[in-house]
Amino acid sequence: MLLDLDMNPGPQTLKDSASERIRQRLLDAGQRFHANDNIAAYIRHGELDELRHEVTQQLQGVLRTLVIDTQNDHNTADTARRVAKMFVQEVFRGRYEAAPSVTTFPNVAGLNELMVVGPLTVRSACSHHLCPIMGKVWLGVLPNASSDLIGLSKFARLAEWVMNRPQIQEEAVVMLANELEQRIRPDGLAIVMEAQHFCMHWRGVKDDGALMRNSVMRGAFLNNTALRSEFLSLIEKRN
Ligand SMILES: Nc1nc2c(ncn2[C@@H]2O[C@H](COP(=O)(O)OP(=O)(O)OP(=O)(O)O)[C@@H](O)[C@H]2O)c(=O)[nH]1
Repeated sequence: MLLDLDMNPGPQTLKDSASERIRQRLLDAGQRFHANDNIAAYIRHGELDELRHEVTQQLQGVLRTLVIDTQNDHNTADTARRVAKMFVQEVFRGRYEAAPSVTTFPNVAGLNELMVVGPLTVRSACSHHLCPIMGKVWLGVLPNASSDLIGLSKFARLAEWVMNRPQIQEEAVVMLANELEQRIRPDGLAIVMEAQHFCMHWRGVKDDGALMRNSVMRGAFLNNTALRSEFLSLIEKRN
């Protein structure tokens, strides 16, 4: 479906739109679709392109409402299309794409020692102002003999998939922990995230120095203080 960028969508157009079809499928399935939920399973072939066109059209309306002359301003003539592409295919793609495939390997050596991965560079956006969140993530995994092991790069791929959604940092680390726990089934899992929130730097209180640091501790990291301290001291040394 091609949409006319200069027209606001009428009710008929909206009703038939890809976004409405996808929304209806989610509602029919009783599935939550918050900003940080992945909805890939409800999107059919070709609908992502339709969605991008729709978002372009709506952004064109926002620019018009901001009284920007996109017809004569060469700098903003193509902005709606660029921002729509950035949202759907880049910075929020973790909502629309299926999870990266993660090969798991049996823990044949029965590894049961602490493994630390990081810092992984992560980029997200806050769901309140859609401003960037730029940060680092450290992961601690305590496997047991029946855990699965995953390739090192898959920690970064899973983190990117989870972070590429609008959200708050507290929920982002929990979601990442769930994804890792499901695949590895370790005795313990720890995540620390430290990030800058541009909604605090660029606007609002304009506090350039503030960072947010939060963590998730699961399993052995909750009840074994020596393990938790070992993890925290290992990542502290790398700061
Ligand atoms: N807890 C939490 N808050 C966040 C995160 N990202 C952004 N925020 C905050 O979300 C809040 C949104 O609050 P509101 O008071 O509704 O928005 P606002 O009036 O624009 O807030 P100001 O930023 O103070 O101007 C702000 O305080 C942001 O700093 C996050 O990851 N976690």
